[in-house]
Amino acid sequence: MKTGILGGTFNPPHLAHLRIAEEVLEACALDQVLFIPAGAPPHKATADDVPFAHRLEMVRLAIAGNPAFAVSNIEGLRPGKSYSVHTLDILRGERPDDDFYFIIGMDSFRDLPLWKDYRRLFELTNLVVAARPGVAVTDPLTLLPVAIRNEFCYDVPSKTLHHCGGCRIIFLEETFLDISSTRIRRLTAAGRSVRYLVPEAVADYIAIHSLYGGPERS
Ligand SMILES: Nc1ncnc2c1ncn2[C@@H]1O[C@H](COP(=O)(O)OP(=O)(O)OP(=O)(O)O)[C@@H](O)[C@H]1O
Ligand SMILES: O=C(O)c1ccc[n+]([C@@H]2O[C@H](COP(=O)([O-])O)[C@@H](O)[C@H]2O)c1
Repeated sequence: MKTGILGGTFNPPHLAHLRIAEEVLEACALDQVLFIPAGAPPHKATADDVPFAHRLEMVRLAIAGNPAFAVSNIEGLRPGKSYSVHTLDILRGERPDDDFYFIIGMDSFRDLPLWKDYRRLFELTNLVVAARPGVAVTDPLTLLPVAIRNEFCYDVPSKTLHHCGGCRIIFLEETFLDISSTRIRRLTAAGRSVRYLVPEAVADYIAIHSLYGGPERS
């Protein structure tokens, strides 16, 4: 089974998350994309505003109706920061025969060298890096620390970095959607509409629970 993994704070999930998952599913011929909300995001402070249970439920609502999408609460069950390397270790144990494709945006990829045990990620999974508006990259090799560049070869036609250990880092440039959770939180706080930026059920959930400083719903 070829399994995509889209981890995120999902505070809240939005249409770019869904579109990236759909494009990677198609481009890499995956069987499934597993959305994994971070229990305690390692590098984001804002998520404390909105507890894990709300973010998990919003992801559930966002992916409802797509049989190729599933959500996992694996990071909500674990105390401490939600390091991806730990999550992947657990998933590897549960699904020994799966090929993993860990999906991240270009902004996350740029920070990868700051992630816990990031070099182990290349032993545990392939990576798929989705282009993101405002985050330009010409040569992906230059985003890797100098010390590990010689472990990779870049194949320009397929936009893929091949690691000597076998994993691939695939760069996907399809639909650039300038949508972020930050923007949705800001719009909501200002009493503005977030329709057509998030699935309708997520917009309703935000309103019903008065998340992000939005107005109380009467
Ligand atoms: N518009 C987008 N284009 C490409 N990748 C994205 C986009 N939005 C989110 N991602 C990627 O999806 C993953 C999860 O994102 P996350 O839940 O943190 O949303 P976000 O919009 O980046 O949040 P925030 O605005 O709060 O920082 C990250 O790897 C991020 O890079
Ligand atoms: O493992 C780490 O050190 C690490 C550091 C930063 C982010 N991540 C993961 O990257 C994914 C996107 O994170 P974020 O903060 O952009 O929502 C999510 O699954 C995080 O758990 C992981």
